[in-house]
Amino acid sequence: MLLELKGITKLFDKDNGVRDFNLTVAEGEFITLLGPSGCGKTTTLNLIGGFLQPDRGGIWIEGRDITHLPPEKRPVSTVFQSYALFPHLNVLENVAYGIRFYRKEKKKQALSLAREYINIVRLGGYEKSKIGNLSGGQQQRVALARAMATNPRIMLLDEPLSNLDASLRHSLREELKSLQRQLGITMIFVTHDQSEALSLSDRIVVMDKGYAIQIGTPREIYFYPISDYVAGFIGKSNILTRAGETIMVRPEDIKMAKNAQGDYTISSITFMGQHTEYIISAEDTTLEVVALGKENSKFMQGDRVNVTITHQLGQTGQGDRFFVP
Ligand SMILES: Nc1ncnc2c1ncn2[C@@H]1O[C@H](COP(=O)(O)OP(=O)(O)OP(=O)(O)O)[C@@H](O)[C@H]1O
Repeated sequence: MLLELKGITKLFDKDNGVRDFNLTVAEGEFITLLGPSGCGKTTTLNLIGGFLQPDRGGIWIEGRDITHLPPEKRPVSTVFQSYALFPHLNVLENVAYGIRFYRKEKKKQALSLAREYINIVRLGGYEKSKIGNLSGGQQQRVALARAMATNPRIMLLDEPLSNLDASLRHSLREELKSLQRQLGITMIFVTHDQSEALSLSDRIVVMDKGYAIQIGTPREIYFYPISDYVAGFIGKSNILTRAGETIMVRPEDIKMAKNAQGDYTISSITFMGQHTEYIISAEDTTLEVVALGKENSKFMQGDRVNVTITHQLGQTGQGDRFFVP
């Protein structure tokens, strides 16, 4: 195992921090820490990076206990949301700095390696550019190159895309994933954006109030959420009662059929092109339904429908694998 976190606890006060956190990461994995603001994602990353010391528990990299090593002695590099580049150095100097500092390379070799990494992040031609003259996306690519160039065993990325506009964010997300695959770098990525987590990760750690609530592949987390918190945080879900049981159902797992005596009435329709979103209501229930394609966009407001459920997530309040209270 490349990285092991065992029973890590770091509390700032009785409510805030990270509690009894366990995670093992294999070489080349892309792991995402996902959760709302304040759930402990950055704290976890800072514990791995060595910027914080745990109150309890330990951290191992390739079997070596690194719990008490300072950040610069750990084979780990971090990319921050704010880029954290040196404004007085140009692109080439920024990337070469990390190589000289961490890999102890001579200047000439550092510059030559830096050029390679600048090409990898597709900034060839910008070597002499001042940091302040680059766009946000370009600056973040410099930060990625600088972190990768130190040849870390693990890269930590703290919301690296969140300062970018939506389309840039999307394209840099694709680039990041392809770089990670191409170079086989192990990455631990922090986000509160579920689509980023689902599309990038080999495994996702869903966090809440300092706890790792569920660790699994994107498909496991989406189709088999362990609690209603997870089901509600990733994707949307409806809660309804059927035959006396409370169940949770994704909007895309409800199929509608027109029926003049149907139980539900369509109360709102949002056409999104690829899919259509419906709100349907019965006496005591309101459901969100998502339907794909042209055939499924034919319903009208006020139509009466019956519904069929094709997949349900689990039962609430049962205390079993699903929906631990
Ligand atoms: N140095 C500190 N001193 C006191 N409290 C802290 C400190 N650092 C973090 N906290 C608190 O610990 C909790 C977890 O913080 P953390 O930054 O890990 O959350 P996060 O999930 O990364 O949130 P965000 O998405 O907002 O960055 C928060 O409530 C935060 O206010």
